[in-house]
Amino acid sequence: MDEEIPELIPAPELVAPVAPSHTKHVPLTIICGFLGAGKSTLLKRILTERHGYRIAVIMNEFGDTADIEAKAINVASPDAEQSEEFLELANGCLCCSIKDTGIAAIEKLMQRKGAFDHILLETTGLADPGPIASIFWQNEEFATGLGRDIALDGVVCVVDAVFGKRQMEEDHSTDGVNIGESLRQIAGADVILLNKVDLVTPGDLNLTEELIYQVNPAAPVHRTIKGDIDLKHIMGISAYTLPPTTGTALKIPSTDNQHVHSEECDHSHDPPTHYEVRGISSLQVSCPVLSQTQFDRLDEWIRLVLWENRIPEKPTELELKILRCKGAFTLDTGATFVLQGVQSMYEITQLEGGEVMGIPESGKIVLIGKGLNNDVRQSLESIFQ
Ligand SMILES: Nc1nc2c(ncn2[C@@H]2O[C@H](COP(=O)(O)OP(=O)(O)OP(=O)(O)O)[C@@H](O)[C@H]2O)c(=O)[nH]1
Repeated sequence: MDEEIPELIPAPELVAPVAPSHTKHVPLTIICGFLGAGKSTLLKRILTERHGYRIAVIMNEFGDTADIEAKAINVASPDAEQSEEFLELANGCLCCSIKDTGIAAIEKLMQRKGAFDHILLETTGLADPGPIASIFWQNEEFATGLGRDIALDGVVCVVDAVFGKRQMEEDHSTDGVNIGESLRQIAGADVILLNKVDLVTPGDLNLTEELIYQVNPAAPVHRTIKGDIDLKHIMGISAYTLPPTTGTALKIPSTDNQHVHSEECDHSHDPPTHYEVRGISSLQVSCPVLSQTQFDRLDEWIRLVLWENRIPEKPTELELKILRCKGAFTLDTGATFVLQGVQSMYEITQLEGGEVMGIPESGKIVLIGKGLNNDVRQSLESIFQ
């Protein structure tokens, strides 16, 4: 029998700490961003860099939101097979485009091409990441390709440093109801890459960063050129399981156009707690250690706000729409909980003992969306009094 001796292949040097390998989950990161902001550039970099991970990159064939929402999520279309294109790369990554959307198609990809350490999913420049994120978040328990679940790791938004500010300013609702896509993308992001920083002045960069921060104070902003970013900032971030990292306390863009505050600053700055940019706003509320009754009221409050678009004090529906919520809070029993929400879906999960390190004793709730006015703040704060 013709038996070939297998060649020894040197083990790749691991340079990028990605998601912990002990988990059975294959983390999935959604990459969204404005048209031409640099999503493909970022992905091409990942596909050609020597990072030692098998990453499946699914590029740009995911249609717009309406298309995705209309699909039966767990049923691949019969002609999906013919419409797949693969490109296996030297660094072990796989680039593919699949015309079908949703979990079934990605599972099939995993079954046919082997399991991956991570999946990156590029959306089109006009996509709202919220519904896509909820699809993957919602289906986590059901997606079991190769006995490994797909777990939503986070949403990364690439913002164009040249046109981003103008786009955000223009992209406000024309009818007073809808929220522009660029703002939705920023609101729904867990990490933001402010890309093409080589093309603008530091002053302009600060202004754009400030606007981003006003829309989403909970997402760290990394400035990049051609998507050059350490993968640990965008992969393995567990944005849907860990408490919010909130750039808030650490990084507050200034209004003087010259200076970006950071943890290195030797002066103090109180984090602002409410912003409004063109109909979209964020609200941050500190919460003390909660009693069980307050916890129950908070849960009820979140349900009312997310599902009925109103607060307990107002019987009728308000112009209230939550795109993203996050939070961490502690009960007087010592148990710590994390709140994660995308659009109308949310979950409150208890953190295990080992994970509670670094969480402040009194927690914080961050809501991002539309109609988050002072009434909403007071309503939420009244639970904690
Ligand atoms: N100078 C400069 N050019 C960049 C940078 N990043 C990307 N580009 C260029 O910007 C153009 C658009 O980049 P893409 O990566 O195709 O953008 P995209 O977000 O994938 O575009 P769509 O898929 O059309 O939404 C390309 O010509 C890139 O080479 C950067 O940091 N600096």
